[in-house]
Amino acid sequence: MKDFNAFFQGYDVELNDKEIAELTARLLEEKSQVNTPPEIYKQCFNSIDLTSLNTADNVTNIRNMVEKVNAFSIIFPDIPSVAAICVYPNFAGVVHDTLTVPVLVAAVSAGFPSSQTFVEVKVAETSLAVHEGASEIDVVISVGAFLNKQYEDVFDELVEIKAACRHAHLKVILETGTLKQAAEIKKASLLAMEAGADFIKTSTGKTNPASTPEAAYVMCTAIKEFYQKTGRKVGFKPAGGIVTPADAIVYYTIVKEILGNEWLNNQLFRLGASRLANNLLTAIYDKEVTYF
Ligand SMILES: O=C[C@H](O)COP(=O)(O)O
Repeated sequence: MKDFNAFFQGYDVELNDKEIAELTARLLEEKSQVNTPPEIYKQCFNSIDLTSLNTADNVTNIRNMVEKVNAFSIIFPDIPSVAAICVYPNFAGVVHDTLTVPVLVAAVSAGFPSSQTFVEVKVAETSLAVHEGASEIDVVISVGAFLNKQYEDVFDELVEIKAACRHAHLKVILETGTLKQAAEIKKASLLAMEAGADFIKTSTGKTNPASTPEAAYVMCTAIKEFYQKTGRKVGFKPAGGIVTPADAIVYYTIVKEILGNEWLNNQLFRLGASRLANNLLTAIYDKEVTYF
C-alpha cells in the first residue's frame, strides 16, 4: 500500500491560491513578448491536438477532418502540421484508416469526460481504442474519488489503464476547474505522473472553468519537480477553451519559462483545441484563413 501523504510531502504541495495567481500574473507580465513572431505561432500549430469531441460526430465529419489534415502540407507547405487528431474512441479506427500523413491518433477513453464508470469499462474501452489504432489515450482521473482523498484508488486505476495502453502514450486529464485549489492540482499532477502518465492535461473542455494559466503554472511546476526527482520528462497539455493565438501564447510562455526550451516541442507540449487551428493560420498569414 502506497503512503500518499508521505509521497506528497516529498514535494512542495503547500500552495496558496492567491500567491499562485500573483506568480502567474507576474510571469506573464514580465515574459510575454509584444509581437509574436510567426515562427512561434507555427510551433504552436505543430503542437495542436486537433480535437473533435461532439455528440453529433460521425464517420463523415471525422473523415472530412482527417482528409483536411492529409492535404494540409500540400496547401500550407511552410507550416508543420498538427501533432495529433483527438476523437472519441469509437472513431479511432476511422482516423487511423483515413490518415495518410505522419500525424498521431489520439482517443479519449475511460468514461470521458466524467470518468464515472466501472474500472473494467475504462480498461476495456482503452484496450479497444488502442486496438483500433490509437497511439495516444486521453483519460480523466476519478475526480470525485480524488477529492474524497481516495488516492490509492485513483492511482491503482490509472496504473491499470496505463497497462491497457500498451505501446500507446497515456495523457491524464485532471479537470483542474473542478479540483479548484492549487494544492489539489499539484497533488493530482504528482499522483498521475507517479502512476505512469506520459502527459498531464488540464481539462476535458466539457466543464467550466476549463484550462487556466494558474493551473498551467502549478502543473508545469509539478512536472519540473517530478523531473528533478525521478529524471522522467512528462509532457504538458493544456486543453479546453484555448481559442485565440493569444491563449496559445500564454501556455507557450508558461512552459518556456518554467520547463524551458527542451519542453517546447510536440513530444512534450500539446495544445488540446477544437477552435484554435484556423485562428493560428490567420495569425501566421495575417489574413483570414478558414481551412478546418
Ligand atoms: O481535449 C480537448 C478539449 O476537449 C478541447 O476543448 P475545446 O473544444 O474547448 O477546444
